[in-house]
Amino acid sequence: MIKLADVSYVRLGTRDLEGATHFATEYLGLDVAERAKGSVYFKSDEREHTLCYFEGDPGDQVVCFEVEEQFHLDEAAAQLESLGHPVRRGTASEAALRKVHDFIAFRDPTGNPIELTWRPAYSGRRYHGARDAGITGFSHVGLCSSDLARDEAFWTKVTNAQVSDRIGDAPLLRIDEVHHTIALFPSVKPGIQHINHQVETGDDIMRSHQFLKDRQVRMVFGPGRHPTSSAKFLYFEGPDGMVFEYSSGVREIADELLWRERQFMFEPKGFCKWGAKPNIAEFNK
Ligand SMILES: O=C/C=C/C(C(=O)O)=C(/O)C(=O)O
Ligand SMILES: [Fe+2]
Repeated sequence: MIKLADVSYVRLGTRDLEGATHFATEYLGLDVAERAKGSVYFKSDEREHTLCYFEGDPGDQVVCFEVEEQFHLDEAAAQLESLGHPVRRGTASEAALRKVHDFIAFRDPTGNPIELTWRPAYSGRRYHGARDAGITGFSHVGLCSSDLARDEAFWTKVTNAQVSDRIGDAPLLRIDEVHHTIALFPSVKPGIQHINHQVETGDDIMRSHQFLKDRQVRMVFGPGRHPTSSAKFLYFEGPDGMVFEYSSGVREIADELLWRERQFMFEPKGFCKWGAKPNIAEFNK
């Protein structure tokens, strides 16, 4: 079994690196960690980077998870290959570009590009945000799934992910005490469905709602409150149609033995207990 220790970073291709950088700093509230040739790295917490925009195809979207030991990469590669998922070992220069010691790359059954990394860089420089969005860190991703049952089986049988709750057949998966680090949503194509940053308080959600609305950022869901994780949330659209979420107050599952996954309806009340309606294709199937 592949033990995912944390979600590490996302890498997003874009044809407009300057525009994406402007969004990530001035609107989303991240810090520029580094500008390199053809890419910009962003910080949202104590890690060296948690988002990288690079010049390329906006369909090129990668999510990376950290493993604890280097031999976990070898074990994961062998297991994935045996299950029919071709695995590529990252080269030293690719690892340097990702600010990690070592990594492997493969695709999940939907075709989402996934990386597993060992020793991603942390930073001595404190994250403070280009604007005061109240961000406390990069926390989870929604992934597109062309077959929810198959992909739930992949993540829960091949990795340590466990179902915390389901909305319809869409599972919210935890890899530690945080309610979910991966969420799968129905889609006909692969890709990252949304990128979540935690913020400190519900006030941060409301402040950002006003701030982003004033700047004509497209709101796609919320402000609202998830019945699943009980987090207050706001979803809005960033460059290349990527959906970003702020949420605050995500549930922690401290005692696994006492937790039973719950079933929510795949309709607006399963997504928000305040009555907000999602304007997000994958939440409306
Ligand atoms: O509305 C669906 C999403 C639920 C949650 C949650 O419970 O916090 C998410 O953040 C998510 O699935 O990404
Ligand atoms: Fe989310």
